[in-house]
Amino acid sequence: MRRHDRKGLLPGRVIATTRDFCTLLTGEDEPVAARIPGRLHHLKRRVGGLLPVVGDWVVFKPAGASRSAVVEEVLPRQTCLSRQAPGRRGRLVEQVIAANVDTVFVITGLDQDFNPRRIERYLALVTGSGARAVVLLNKADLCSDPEPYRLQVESFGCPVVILSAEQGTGLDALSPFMTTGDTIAMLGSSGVGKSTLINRLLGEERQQVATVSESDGKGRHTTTHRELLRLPGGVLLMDNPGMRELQLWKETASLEEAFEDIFVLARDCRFSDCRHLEEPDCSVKQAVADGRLAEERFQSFLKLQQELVRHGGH
Ligand SMILES: Nc1nc2c(ncn2[C@@H]2O[C@H](COP(=O)(O)OP(=O)(O)OP(=O)(O)O)[C@@H](O)[C@H]2O)c(=O)[nH]1
Ligand SMILES: [Zn+2]
Repeated sequence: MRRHDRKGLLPGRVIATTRDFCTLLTGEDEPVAARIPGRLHHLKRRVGGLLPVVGDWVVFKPAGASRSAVVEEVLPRQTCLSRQAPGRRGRLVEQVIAANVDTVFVITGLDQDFNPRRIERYLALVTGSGARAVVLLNKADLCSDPEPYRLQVESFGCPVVILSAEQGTGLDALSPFMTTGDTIAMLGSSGVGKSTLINRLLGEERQQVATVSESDGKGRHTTTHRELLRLPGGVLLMDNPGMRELQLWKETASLEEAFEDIFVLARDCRFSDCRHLEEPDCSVKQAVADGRLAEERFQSFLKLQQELVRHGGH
């Protein structure tokens, strides 16, 4: 931060954004509203520069007597969750929806919502972003024997926590994944219990978090929905509408991580570029035939592989 110190700049963390303003957490008690200058929009268009998204660290010039604070620069991202969104001429473009998330809770319900294929897709997305994934099996109160579900998800190679957000049971098992200073986010389809869990985690503070009123430095006040919430214990929780619409973005590495077992088997295929379709001596298909690899898992791998090809991955 030395270089920035000299110019009188300060660091801040983005907790909400609009097109022209972002709300920053700084060392101070009150969040700061900082303007996103046209220069950054220009750099984004011309050379793919960074525009602030929730979770970004930025340096900004503090407000002066007659002007608001201004974002100077977005700092490089440690992790980056993105989705595909329709861009100009119907092309899909990458849209970053959250930066610097350390851990993503992939939530699913132990009721009719349970869908291992969907969990795999979420896991592929999270590992591709650079964040760590933990699967939360919620609504344990509705399931007489959650253990088989746990085993199935653990076989995907990620930690699993069984809990009931509504009843408040099993939440202690989350603490190893919520270290002070961490930023966590939640992914999961509608109705799995994300809001219920967020309220649980917020505990007493939940009343205060809905909206905040902030000054933009010119005496105007804007009400922003804060998308990065401070939990008791110094953990930041991202509650971002975009998170709810995430789709898989091309990310070959993530496929490899999400289906490590298949990539290990594929080393014994006769062809190094085997797609495990019609090729002879395919050890992946052999494993399916022998029952060493679940047919369903193989199918979901193929489906994901196809999507990546369609979206321009390799
Ligand atoms: N039985 C049971 N119900 C739960 C549990 N957690 C949440 N629910 C219920 O599931 C429903 C959906 O919960 P929400 O927290 O609103 O789910 P959400 O994931 O935030 O849903 P969206 O806002 O649509 O994305 C509510 O009726 C909750 O009361 C749980 O642990 N057990
Ligand atoms: Zn093969």
